Amino acid sequence: MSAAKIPVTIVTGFLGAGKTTLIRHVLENARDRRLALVINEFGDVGVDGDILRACGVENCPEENIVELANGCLCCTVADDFAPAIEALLAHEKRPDHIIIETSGLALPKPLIKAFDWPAIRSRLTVDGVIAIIDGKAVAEGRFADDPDAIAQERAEAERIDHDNPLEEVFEDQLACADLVILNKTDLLDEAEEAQVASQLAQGARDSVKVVRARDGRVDPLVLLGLAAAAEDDLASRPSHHDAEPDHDHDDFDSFVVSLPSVADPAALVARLGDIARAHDVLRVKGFVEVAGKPMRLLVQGVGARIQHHFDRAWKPGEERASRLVVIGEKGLDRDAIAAMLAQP
Ligand SMILES: Nc1nc2c(ncn2[C@@H]2O[C@H](COP(=O)(O)OP(=O)(O)OP(=O)(O)O)[C@@H](O)[C@H]2O)c(=O)[nH]1
Repeated sequence: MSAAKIPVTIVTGFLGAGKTTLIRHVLENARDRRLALVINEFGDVGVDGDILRACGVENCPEENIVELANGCLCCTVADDFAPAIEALLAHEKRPDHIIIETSGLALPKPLIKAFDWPAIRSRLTVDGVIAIIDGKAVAEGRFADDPDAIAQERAEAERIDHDNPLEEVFEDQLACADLVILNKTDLLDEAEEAQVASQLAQGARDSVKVVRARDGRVDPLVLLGLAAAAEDDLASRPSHHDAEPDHDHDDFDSFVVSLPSVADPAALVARLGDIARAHDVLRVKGFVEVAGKPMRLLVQGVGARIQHHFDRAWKPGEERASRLVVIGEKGLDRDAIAAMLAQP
C-alpha cells in the first residue's frame, strides 16, 4: 500500500502575507491528518520554522518539520529538496500530507517543475498551490501603482511586463494558484475588500476561487485535498519568467542585524516603523531579548506595520540573542539601517 502519491500543498504569497499564520492554523485544526512541513525562507534566521515548531502539534512532530534556509527550493532540488523529501518519506509513520511554505519572494512555477523529477513525481503530487495575499498591501497599491490601469492593460493584453520585481513576484504567485486567500480582511473596509477581491480574481486563473480570511483562519478541509495535480498543467500557469530558462534572485536583498538586549520594546517597534518608512523595508522579523524578561519577544514587520508579542520563554541553555532579519529590494542601505537600530 505504498503506491499512492502523497499530496503536497504549496503555500505561496508575498513577504508577510500570512503564510506561516495560515499553516499554523492548519496544523492546529488538521484533525487526525498526519502532516509534514517543508519551510523555505529568504534570509538565514529560521523564524518561521521556530514559530511552527512552537505549536507542538501531535500530528506534526518536530521531526516532520524541515527547514531549507536561504536558497531557492527549485534551484536546490538535487541537493536539498529531494533529500529532505526522502527523509520525510523514510519516517516510520509516513505523512498523509506535506505542506511546503515557500519564501515570500519565490516564484512558485519553478518549484512545481521540480515535481517532474522522476524521483519526486513517482511519489508526490502537487495537491494545490495556495496563494495567500496581504489584502491591505494590495489595497495600498504596493504591487501595482495604479490597479485600474493594470486591469485595463490586462484586458487588452494576455500578459504584460512591468519590470517591477515586487509586482512580478506577486503576479506570478497569484497566476499560479489553485486557490487564493485574501487575508488581513480586518485591515480593510467593505469597499476595499470588494475591490481587492475583484483585482485578485482578475489576476488569478479562470475559475480559481478567492476566499476571504483573517489571520489565515481557513478550514483545512477547504485548503487541503484540491487534487489539482499542478505538475500536470504547468502550461496553464503563466509566469513573467516563462521566456527565461533560468531565474535569478538578485532583485531582493536581506541581512541580519544583531542587537544588544532591548530595554524598551515600544521604542524599538517605533524605530522599526521609522526605518521601514525611510528605507522602504519590505519585511523585518526575528526574536529579541528584552532586559529582565524570561520570555523572548517575537517582532514582525510587514512594511511599516510592526507587530510584537512574547511568544515563549527562553529555553535553558538557549542563546538569548536579539537578531532581526531585514528584507527589501536590492540596494537596501544596510549601514544606515544598522546605525538607526543601534541608537540607544
Ligand atoms: N492584521 C492582521 N495581521 C495578520 C493577519 N495574518 C497575519 N498577520 C500578521 O502579519 C505578519 C506576517 O505574518 P506571517 O504569517 O509571518 O507571514 P509570512 O507570509 O509567513 O511571512 P514571510 O515568511 O516572511 O514571507 C505577522 O505579524 C502576523 O501576525 C491578518 O489577517 N490580519
